[in-house]
Amino acid sequence: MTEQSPPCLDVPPDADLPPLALDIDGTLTTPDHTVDPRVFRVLPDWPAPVVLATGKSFPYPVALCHFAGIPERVVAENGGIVCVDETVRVTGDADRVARAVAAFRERGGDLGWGDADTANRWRETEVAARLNADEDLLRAVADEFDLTFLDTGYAYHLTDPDVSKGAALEEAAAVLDRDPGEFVAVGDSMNDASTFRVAGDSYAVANADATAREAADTVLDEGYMDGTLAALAAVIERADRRV
Ligand SMILES: O=C(O)COP(=O)(O)O
Ligand SMILES: [Mg+2]
Repeated sequence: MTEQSPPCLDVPPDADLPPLALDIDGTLTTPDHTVDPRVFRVLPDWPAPVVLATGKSFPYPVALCHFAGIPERVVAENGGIVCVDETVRVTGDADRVARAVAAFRERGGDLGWGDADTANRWRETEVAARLNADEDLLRAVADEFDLTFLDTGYAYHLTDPDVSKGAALEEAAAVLDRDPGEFVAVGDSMNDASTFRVAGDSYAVANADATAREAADTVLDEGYMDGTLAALAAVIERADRRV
């Protein structure tokens, strides 16, 4: 059986390319939520730092870096955690989130992940609920406890309003001794809008929600990893034109 592999991207090894801030779900994945295998070819070749910025808990992006063979440079929990090389910073009012979750449960709410709850088990600063959880109740509790309600299209999150992927990217950039404006960001949902505002150039993939589309400098015609590769191809072409 010969199956055509989807077109990938050749990253010129000596090109002067910018650092990247890449969302994971909806951006490095396929429509059925799996990591697009082209991630494992393109990211290790990128000659500048790559920061994976996700709403998922800490171990997920670390594992992705590990298995892609790239340095551990991650923003997790929508900005609650930043881990770049040897520096780890945890922020956000986890107690307030815990009180909000207790109130949600007292009123009959269920986060929806089952007993093992691997979505929250290693989460330190915020909470995620499955999209079948009671959205109205979550929004009411978020209001009551002064938390931000996020709907990423993959989960609902209750997050400290002082926490964002964009603020976390600023910290990651400082550790990497880069200006945040040097970064090119790609993402797909409302939790990426703050990254888009901090990065110098930003792309929303075609499957992006309205908030991400509005915040991005460019909205791509291609979705998911096809969109990310189109953004990276544009970045490479721009660098080529400069030399
Ligand atoms: O955890 C989510 O809800 C979405 O994750 P993402 O930020 O990588 O898209
Ligand atoms: Mg996403």
